[in-house]
Amino acid sequence: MSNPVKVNPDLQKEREKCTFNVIELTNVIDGGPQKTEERKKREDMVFKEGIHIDEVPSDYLSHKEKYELAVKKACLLFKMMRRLQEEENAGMENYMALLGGTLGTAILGDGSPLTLHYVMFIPTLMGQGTVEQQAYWISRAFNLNIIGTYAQTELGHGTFVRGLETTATYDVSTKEFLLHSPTLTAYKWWPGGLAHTANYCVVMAQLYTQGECHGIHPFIVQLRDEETHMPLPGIKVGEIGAKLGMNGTNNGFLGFDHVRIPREHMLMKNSKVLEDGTYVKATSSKLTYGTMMFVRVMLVQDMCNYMAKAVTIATRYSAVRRQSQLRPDEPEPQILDYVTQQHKLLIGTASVHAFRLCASWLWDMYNNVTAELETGDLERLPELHALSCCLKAIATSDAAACVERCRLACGGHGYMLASNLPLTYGLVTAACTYEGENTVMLLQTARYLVKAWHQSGAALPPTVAYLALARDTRLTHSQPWRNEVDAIVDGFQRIAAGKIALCVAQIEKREKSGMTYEDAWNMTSVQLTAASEAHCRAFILSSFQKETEKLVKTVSAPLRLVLLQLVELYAVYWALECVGDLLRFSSISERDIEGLQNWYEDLLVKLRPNAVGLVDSFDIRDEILHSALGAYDGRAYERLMEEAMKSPLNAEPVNQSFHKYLKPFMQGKL
Ligand SMILES: CCCCCCCCCCCCCCCCCC(=O)SCCNC(=O)CCNC(=O)[C@H](O)C(C)(C)COP(=O)(O)OP(=O)(O)OC[C@H]1O[C@@H](n2cnc3c(N)ncnc32)[C@H](O)[C@@H]1OP(=O)(O)O
Ligand SMILES: Cc1cc2nc3c(=O)[nH]c(=O)nc-3n(C[C@H](O)[C@H](O)[C@H](O)COP(=O)(O)OP(=O)(O)OC[C@H]3O[C@@H](n4cnc5c(N)ncnc54)[C@H](O)[C@@H]3O)c2cc1C
Repeated sequence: MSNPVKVNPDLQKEREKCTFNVIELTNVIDGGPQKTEERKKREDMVFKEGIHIDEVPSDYLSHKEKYELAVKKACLLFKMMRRLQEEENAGMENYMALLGGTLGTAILGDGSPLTLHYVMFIPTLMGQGTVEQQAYWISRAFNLNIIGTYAQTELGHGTFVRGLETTATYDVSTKEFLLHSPTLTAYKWWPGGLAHTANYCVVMAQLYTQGECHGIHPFIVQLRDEETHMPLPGIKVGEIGAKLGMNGTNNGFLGFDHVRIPREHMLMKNSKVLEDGTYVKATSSKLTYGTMMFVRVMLVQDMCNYMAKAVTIATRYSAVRRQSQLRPDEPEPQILDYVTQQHKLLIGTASVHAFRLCASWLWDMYNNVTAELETGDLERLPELHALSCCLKAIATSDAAACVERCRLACGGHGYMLASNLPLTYGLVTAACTYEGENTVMLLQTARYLVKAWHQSGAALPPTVAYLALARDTRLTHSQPWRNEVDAIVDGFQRIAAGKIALCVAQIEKREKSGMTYEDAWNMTSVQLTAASEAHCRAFILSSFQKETEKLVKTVSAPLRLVLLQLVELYAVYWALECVGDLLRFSSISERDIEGLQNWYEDLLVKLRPNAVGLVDSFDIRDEILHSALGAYDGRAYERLMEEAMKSPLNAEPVNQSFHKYLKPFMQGKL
């Protein structure tokens, strides 16, 4: 942890109050002291290079300048990553650390034009290419001899992948595919890095061979000349324009006018087109969607990083900021002493721990299922798809809500770009849409839950096994409620099961009244998304509890106490948020709810002294936080003034517009 010269005295006192060893918790979060050391070493190395230092704050740059700076930074960062790869043979973890929410965004600011190359282009080559294709393309891609992206979404279709219009038609006479965009809506639209950065890309297109369409398949297409970077003939490529956030990512559009590529440029690990045009089917058409699943899994972890950052900024600032009066004749309190402020912030801290453990669980499941897929075993693919969809949706929407709550918790100063909360929000809220729009993701999970509901108990996969018990309606209200975490987890499973049961009944009723299944599904879809969210919340609660119970066996007594308090806080917070559902589906009573509320308020009191220690343990250095409000030393006011002085408007006492417009206007001469 950095050791600044002078720390704000309020913040210093907070640190003295902390009841557990902050470094111990940092080690737990990193996965052990050695991992902490490795992370710090990596950070030292990155920051020593000074890539993060901007001559002019990037907020004051033009759109074009922002892109150019983003390219420069990405090249320097990935050059370092390449060096790491060579020197230490560092694997996936380094990529994740360098591209993920904390270290990556500290350097790359508002997104990077090379992210898609690493996050989707290379993983698609790995997941969809044959061994020969991997041997040819991956080393070129790893070395950045070529830069790629993943072009799936079109102007007309993002969600409905089967509706994409770009065609890849096999010409048996030349053994080539013809890539074509038949309409304006067939133009690829959104891919990161596509506009002016990538010279290759994976294009998802409708495959036609022997006069038949076989659906969406991946193709590698060269977009630009490797020397001049000029777009190749038949390729129309450019940038889609300014966005709410992620303005460094160089999102682009792309149209094809009968562009020819060799047959070997179709990625053929799963499906194939033989030389004579014969189509060979994959074991499952859904394997084509593998890269999306990979990124959804990664996003859950990534969201923890953003939440940790936001809650660190807002908590430290809340310790430094004094406002209003709590008790007469006493000085203005730290705003962290307001219970409403604790309510806004501590749930953010608890959420980081909850999602971190779920993300790690999901990552393990992803790796196991992927290994099974390699052997042709597809059994657990639907369960993984269902879980990754709902966790992607809930992690991104909770993270966006958390960052926004943290921004609001910082009052006016949270609205300043210098707080780094607006930019963080822009990055996080994008994730609610990309990689599967959240409502659509929840409906994918709902589809799986409805099917699971109809299955017999014995056959239910682990993450939906609770349905078997809860399906027995006689049990629904029979258990007396207890104000314990176990009971809350059970309550959430009952909510999920109850909501799924109602959806199934509604769909059946609507079908009986003459609706098609599809219309009945659509009419019930608001309830279906709610059932899906409840299932996801039950999963998060139950794995947070189980994984923490395992974890606390290995830590000191003071830390154990705090970690268990965080689990309780998380569970009670969500119980109170969903109190109506608990009343409807569990045996909770009005009196129990009063008990829950008291329990919650007690927890806020217990956790209050550790609020700063808990965010310190995320160990996010100042260069990464990049926030005038959240720095380790708590010099929020001084930093706000320092940042204000960087505004180009402050470079001169009188702006030229005064002489040009204001003065003539004021004198009635304009
Ligand atoms: C290398 C280091 C990395 C470091 C990482 C650092 C951290 C990360 C940083 C991230 C930065 C990211 C930058 C931005 C990236 C954005 C990229 C994009 O958006 S790209 C664009 C992203 N675009 C999107 O995400 C588009 C969203 N849309 C879709 O994914 C799909 O079209 C759909 C799922 C909505 C429907 O598909 P459709 O074909 O109409 O399907 P039906 O509904 O008819 O269901 C049919 C059956 O298929 C099943 N099934 C479906 N999917 C899967 C699956 N994946 N699997 C298995 N199964 C699946 C389904 O359950 C059903 O089963 P059953 O019931 O019949 O048994
Ligand atoms: C910052 C950013 C980066 C991106 N990067 C890439 C990239 O690198 N590569 C790439 O290929 N794509 C990329 N995308 C595109 C992204 O994947 C899509 O925007 C996303 O999948 C949503 O699709 P859509 O835009 O078509 O939304 P739509 O599907 O048009 O969604 C609009 C509304 O319709 C609703 N809706 C749609 N279908 C259904 C349904 N079946 N049931 C109920 N409601 C429905 C949605 O819930 C939503 O409310 C990016 C997007 C963003 C914002």
